[in-house]
Amino acid sequence: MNDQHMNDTSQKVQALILTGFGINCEEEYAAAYRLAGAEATIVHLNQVLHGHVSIHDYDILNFPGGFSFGDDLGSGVVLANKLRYRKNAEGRTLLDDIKEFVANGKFVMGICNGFQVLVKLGLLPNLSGNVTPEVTLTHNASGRYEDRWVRLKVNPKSNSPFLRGLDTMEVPVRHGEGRLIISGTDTLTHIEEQALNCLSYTDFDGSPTDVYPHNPNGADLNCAGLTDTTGQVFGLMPHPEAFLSLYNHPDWARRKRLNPGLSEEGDGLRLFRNIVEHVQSQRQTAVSPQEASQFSS
Ligand SMILES: NC(=O)CC[C@H](N)C(=O)O
Repeated sequence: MNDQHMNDTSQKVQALILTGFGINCEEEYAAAYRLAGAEATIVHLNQVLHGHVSIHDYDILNFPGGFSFGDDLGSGVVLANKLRYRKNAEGRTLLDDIKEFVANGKFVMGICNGFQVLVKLGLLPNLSGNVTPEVTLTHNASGRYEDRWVRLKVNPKSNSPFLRGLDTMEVPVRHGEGRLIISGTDTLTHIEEQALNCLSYTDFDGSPTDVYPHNPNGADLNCAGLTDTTGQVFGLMPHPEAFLSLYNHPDWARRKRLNPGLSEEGDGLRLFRNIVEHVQSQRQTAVSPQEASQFSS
């Protein structure tokens, strides 16, 4: 696939979803993109590392949830190191490619274990631009694996197209190491100033909270998700791909009875629709090489 192909507005938005090594949420992730109108391709990470698949043929690169490398050395650490240090035949790492991918204006998303990978790699929050780890995700304050539904509030100041127009959502979490730790007041201040803490855990009234179990892990800033400064890289601990249909929600029957007109779409789907529509609109406004040459002549 070449650039001309990627600018073709009739071509579906292409989402690449990585799997392998203990990742286990790739099918739901693909379902989310397909429901949002994109084409989703699930590929084993080795296919990319060995050069059989190029991330540059896609619009959105996705790291799903799961237990990559059995969470050995800390969730996401081994996979992040593989991306940073494993070199291909040309001496390039996948991180080199991802940096180029982002510099080309494309999008990266990580859910749960995928978010942990992006944080351990330093792609989030990446305040310095040097892709070195600045914050971490570690064991939940409860000391337990947390498997429950949570409520989230979107930071209205976030610049990320993933979150545009969204305010609150309900989604499940299922993780052991979701507690975001931001050490250093400078880092914390910069994250808050630039609204990179794009999602907060809230109570039933929608107020951000550190109270368990509304906040399932004790994260600093009650933070459930981060973006980088461009808004193109986005990760979150909860699983929006697990709430694509109203019928995924444990309380759907009562809610539907009380409100028969209730949408049958799950809250999580809105996030995928957002990014797919954003890429489509970017293509529509992109100037084709032919148009550009007309302007310059
Ligand atoms: N669902 C997940 O992706 C879990 C992530 C990681 N294995 C943890 O337990 O924290």
